[in-house]
Amino acid sequence: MTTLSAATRSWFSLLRRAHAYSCHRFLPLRAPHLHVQLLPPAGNTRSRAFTCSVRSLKSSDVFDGGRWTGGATEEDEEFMEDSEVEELFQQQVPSGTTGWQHRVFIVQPDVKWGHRKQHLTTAELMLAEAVGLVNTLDNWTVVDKMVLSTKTPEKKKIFGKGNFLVLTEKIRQTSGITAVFVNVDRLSPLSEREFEDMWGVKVFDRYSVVLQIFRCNARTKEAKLQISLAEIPLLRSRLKNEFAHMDQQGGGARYIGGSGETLFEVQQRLLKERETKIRSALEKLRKKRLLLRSQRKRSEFPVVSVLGYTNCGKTTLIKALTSDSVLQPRNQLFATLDVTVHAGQLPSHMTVLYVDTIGFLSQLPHQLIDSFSATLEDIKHSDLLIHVRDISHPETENQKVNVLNVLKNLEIPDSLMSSMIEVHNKTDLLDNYQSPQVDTVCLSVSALLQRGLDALKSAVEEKIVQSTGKLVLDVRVELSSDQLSWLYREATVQDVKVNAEDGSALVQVIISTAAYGRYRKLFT
Ligand SMILES: Nc1nc2c(ncn2[C@@H]2O[C@H](COP(=O)(O)OP(=O)(O)OP(=O)(O)O)[C@@H](O)[C@H]2O)c(=O)[nH]1
Ligand SMILES: [Mg+2]
Repeated sequence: MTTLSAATRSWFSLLRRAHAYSCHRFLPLRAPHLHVQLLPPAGNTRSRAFTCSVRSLKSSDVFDGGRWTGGATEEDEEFMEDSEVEELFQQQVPSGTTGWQHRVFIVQPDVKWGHRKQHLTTAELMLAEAVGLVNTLDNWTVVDKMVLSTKTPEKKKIFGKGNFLVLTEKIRQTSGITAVFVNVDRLSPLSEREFEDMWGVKVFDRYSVVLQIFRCNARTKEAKLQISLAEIPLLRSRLKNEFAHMDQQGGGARYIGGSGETLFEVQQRLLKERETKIRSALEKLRKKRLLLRSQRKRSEFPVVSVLGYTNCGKTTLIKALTSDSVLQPRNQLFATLDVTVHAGQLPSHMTVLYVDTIGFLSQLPHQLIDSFSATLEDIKHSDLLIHVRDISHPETENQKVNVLNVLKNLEIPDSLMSSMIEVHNKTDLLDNYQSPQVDTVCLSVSALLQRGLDALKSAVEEKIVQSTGKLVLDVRVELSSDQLSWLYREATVQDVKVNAEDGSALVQVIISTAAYGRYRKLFT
């Protein structure tokens, strides 16, 4: 049994008062995380003794007909203390300066030809994104930037000898630099050390910059643990680097006081233990997610995952669709790191749960995506996907390809992929925006100006009805029987038209095929 929070208690007291005036319909509440339904008692629809069913959409808690269940699960009790998570989350990879301040020089490698050349983007656009990433971090500023051609961005020697000298000269001549950001997925430990030795400042790659951003935005235990896990490969590289350096000076391979382990081996073992601890905590969270998912399924609320490239407007769109004031869209890359669920209503009053997800980024190293796989796993189990695109962005096509590639790697079921709705957002920023052809599953909106939302809600409803196999039916019920209360319990009642003369009602209902089968068995 869970203790109710003060806020939830006050909602219940409000509800109790609402009973006095209750109607047998969904109450339109201003607490979007609570799903409230007043169920008429069996047999007598005029009675005021309604049963109250409240489901908290934010957590695993389910309050049903006076009983509050769920909430404190075994996983909660066994799960790590906050202080333990904080300890694991403490910065392990040094950021190079105190107070996290950096004056950054950005180098963008440019592959001009060959199979490694990127065709959907340009070095300038990639550089612009790198500037965006740096500016996302408080106290980090871009001092200067440079595009430099290369044939082998993934090799240890990224730049040819001549270009490397030009770059080194430029970095040395620019005053006040505290870090260099080389915009490649991952630098090899060797290159990182070579660059740092040569330039005398901290060197970052895309992986380490994105991790810094994640660090700043992490709020929940899960996000913090996932980031700590994603940091392990960086710690391993650093360890290798340090010991390669010590070896050169003849000190790395010494055994420690009869333990039979060298210092390097001890450090490696500690890192392994750290990784195992984080993985097992994340596994517990994964199980908890499974539990949450099965509870969501049992509550029969369809789940709609909203995904897309970072900063495309996912959070803004969900806020517009649900009016959930908890949501805080920000003009920042990776503002959302934690999956949150928000209830919204479709035109027929059907409640759906919108899942806000972490944004995608091109060339994000696999290890980083893997660390967030538990979070992304939710996407697979949705009833519908909405792919939001910032259609005003110069790289919108490239972003779409990236998102679709990540989805491919996540092995999303074909049926979910084929029913996915593509939403073109930020259309207000384009003067000559042409809506896509009607035969494609594309809809245009401006989440910020709340344009195009009705059409989107209707499309969501249509797809949900298809994907969940639900039926929208008009059913005639006898008010003196249990039929209406049964429908309230087992399905979504959208509308009730009472015929006072013959004591019947025409009920519009959204109902699963299985539930309708049970209804017919019971009542016809
Ligand atoms: N002009 C305009 N701006 C928008 C629109 N939708 C979102 N934005 C802005 O785009 C920025 C990012 O919005 P978010 O909703 O936080 O984007 P997100 O996709 O959730 O971003 P991450 O969580 O960081 O991946 C914010 O400054 C929003 O105000 C739109 O329709 N028009
Ligand atoms: Mg967001």
